[in-house]
Amino acid sequence: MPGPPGEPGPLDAERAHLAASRTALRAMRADAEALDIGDVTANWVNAAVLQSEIDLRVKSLADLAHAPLFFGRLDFDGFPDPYGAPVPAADTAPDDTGERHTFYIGRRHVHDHDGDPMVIDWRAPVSQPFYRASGKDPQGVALRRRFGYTAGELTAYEDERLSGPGADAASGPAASTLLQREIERPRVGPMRDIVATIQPEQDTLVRASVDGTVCVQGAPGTGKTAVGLHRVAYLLYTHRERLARTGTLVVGPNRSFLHYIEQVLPALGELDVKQATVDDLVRHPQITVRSRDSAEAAGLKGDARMARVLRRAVRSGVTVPTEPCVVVRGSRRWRVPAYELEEIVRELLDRDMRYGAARDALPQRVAHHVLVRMEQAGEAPDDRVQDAVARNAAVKALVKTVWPQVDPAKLVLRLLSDADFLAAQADGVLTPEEQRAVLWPKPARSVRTAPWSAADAVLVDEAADLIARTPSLGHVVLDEAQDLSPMQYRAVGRRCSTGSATVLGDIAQGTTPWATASWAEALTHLGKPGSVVEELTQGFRVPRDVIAFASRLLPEIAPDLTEATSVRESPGDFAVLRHAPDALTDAVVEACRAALRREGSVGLIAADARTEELGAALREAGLTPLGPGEETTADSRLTLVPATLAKGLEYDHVVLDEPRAIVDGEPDARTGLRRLYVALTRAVSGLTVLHAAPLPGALAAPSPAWED
Ligand SMILES: Nc1ncnc2c1ncn2[C@@H]1O[C@H](COP(=O)(O)OP(=O)(O)OP(=O)(O)O)[C@@H](O)[C@H]1O
Repeated sequence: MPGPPGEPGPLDAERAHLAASRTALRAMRADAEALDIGDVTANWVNAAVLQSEIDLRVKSLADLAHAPLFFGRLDFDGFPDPYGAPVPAADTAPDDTGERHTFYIGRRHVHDHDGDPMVIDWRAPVSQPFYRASGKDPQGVALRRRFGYTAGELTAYEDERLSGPGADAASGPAASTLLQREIERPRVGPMRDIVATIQPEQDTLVRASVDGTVCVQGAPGTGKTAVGLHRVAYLLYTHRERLARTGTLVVGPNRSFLHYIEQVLPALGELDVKQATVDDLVRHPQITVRSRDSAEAAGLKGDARMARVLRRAVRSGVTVPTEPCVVVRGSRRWRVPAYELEEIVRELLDRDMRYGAARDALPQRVAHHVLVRMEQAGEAPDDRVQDAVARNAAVKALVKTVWPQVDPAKLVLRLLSDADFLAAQADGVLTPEEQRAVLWPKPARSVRTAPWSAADAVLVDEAADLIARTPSLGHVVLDEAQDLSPMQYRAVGRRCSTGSATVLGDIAQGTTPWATASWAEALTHLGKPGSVVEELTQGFRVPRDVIAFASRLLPEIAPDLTEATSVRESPGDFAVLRHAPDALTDAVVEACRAALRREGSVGLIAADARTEELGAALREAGLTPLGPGEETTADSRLTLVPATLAKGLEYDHVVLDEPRAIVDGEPDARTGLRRLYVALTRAVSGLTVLHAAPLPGALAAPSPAWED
């Protein structure tokens, strides 16, 4: 690709543009730092707000040494106008002539001192053809150039001619060595962005409209998490003001996973996105989760029918008034008869209002009736009188008995402690056996000491929302969504009730007994019925032989799903080794040692029950492992991962200990096989399976990698 030695070639011109862009970025940062807000605002609150925005801007203008300023270039024939949106005057590259317009595509926008763009943000409309244009549909692009970097230096480029004479017919992952190199790059450290190599079908999802909810079903390693995170960055760029006001949130399965992905958005310049697990979302100040439910109880508590039980329970204290309400004002008494009060209460019960809002409306309704009487008596009361009547002691007393205040935690405590109360609320919804399974073994005395479980906390969250509406964010990305119970979907759904969501998951990786069987159903629980479901099938992580081995489990765990393909060119190392039971642990330690002799991260995945023994053996052998989610470094590359925490993570080399124990660690065989499927699909370039017990399910059939 580079020209003859000695002569300045295209690579030199590109390096010169890189150097000039760096200088321009430094100047932009210096300008931001030099901003003097002293003259603009005298008010210290405004000044503080403005200053923090400037600080953020300065931070976001940092030149990240490890992230090249641009990774691609587009040469358009003529002037690009993909959306009919105004495009800034193009800087024609020095080696271009005629009508060509050149744009460099990078992580952020950089302009020169005249305001002309040096680098275009990858999220800008004009960058879209970088991801989507093809020989079939060039979208005005004559040439697409991808840049390769080695240790921060621009060292290579790769061209695709998309139109005009000499246009290349081939494009796509197989045609790009730079993409292949990126996919093969060792995975030490936290998750990286994929902004330079987003594929067309991924880009469609990343840039889907903010107004609709999108659900993505995808086999392991197809880039769902990557797509979700890039989508957030894209939406924040495109709808900055709206989303800054309403907020965005990424929901992931556990802390280690969140820790693993937390660097991606900052690397894309987005520092202000909340990340949480579902348990974090429903955390209640008075509740400490300290118990685990049986699978049966957790399944029932997560069932959508519980929402009906709770709705009834919240309203169960409402009574129909039997006495009139008498309001004394001055020398006069105003009487609202019981039948009118009853009408008011029934009307409020029929309306689809939050319990708390209805409680607030009740005194005003009663006051209105009093005012009508006052008018009939010739008085001319105004709004202030109505407010005063609403605050009158008699009206307050009425509200207190007729529409009592409800505390969500106390209500759920009663529901789970008091069999008669539960029976009354769950009548016709839960069978008597189901009610027994839901009840705590012993009634709880107080909210503080009750044996709350994670599923109970979701019930309290639902009850709280029945009383007062949960504020909605602008956009929520829900990753590993397949594991949520219907009640958990509802909890996430109310946090995007007026916004939209990106739902990412894989039915085959559902490892909770209540894991979703259908996205259509899940989306209904989320409050986004009928949203589009897209499928990603190109795998970027798992080598071909490994995904083929893992996919043998699909007929048992998710018969409707198709096997993923692998875009990775290298076949990967794959071995299945059988050992005597008493030799297994030593063999696993040796396999870890062998894997560490290679480049990249190593994950030892084992049944949770085996991790203690394996951890001790590793330490004894001088191979002290990290915990899942802890950042791997060049010096510390081995992680011991309990199978229940492996989801979403990846390692260059995976050593998988005793598959049978992983399956047996789960309450039922299907969940066990799914857990194993997750564990088998964490490997980027090599998988070594070691076992003493027979391999479970369809894995037992002989395979070329099999060794006895
Ligand atoms: N277009 C791409 N270019 C380069 N790498 C990619 C691309 N898409 C995905 N990857 C890489 O593939 C790996 C798997 O991606 P990711 O974790 O997003 O997949 P996933 O579908 O969420 O997997 P899982 O279902 O196992 O959680 C990551 O290392 C990611 O960076």
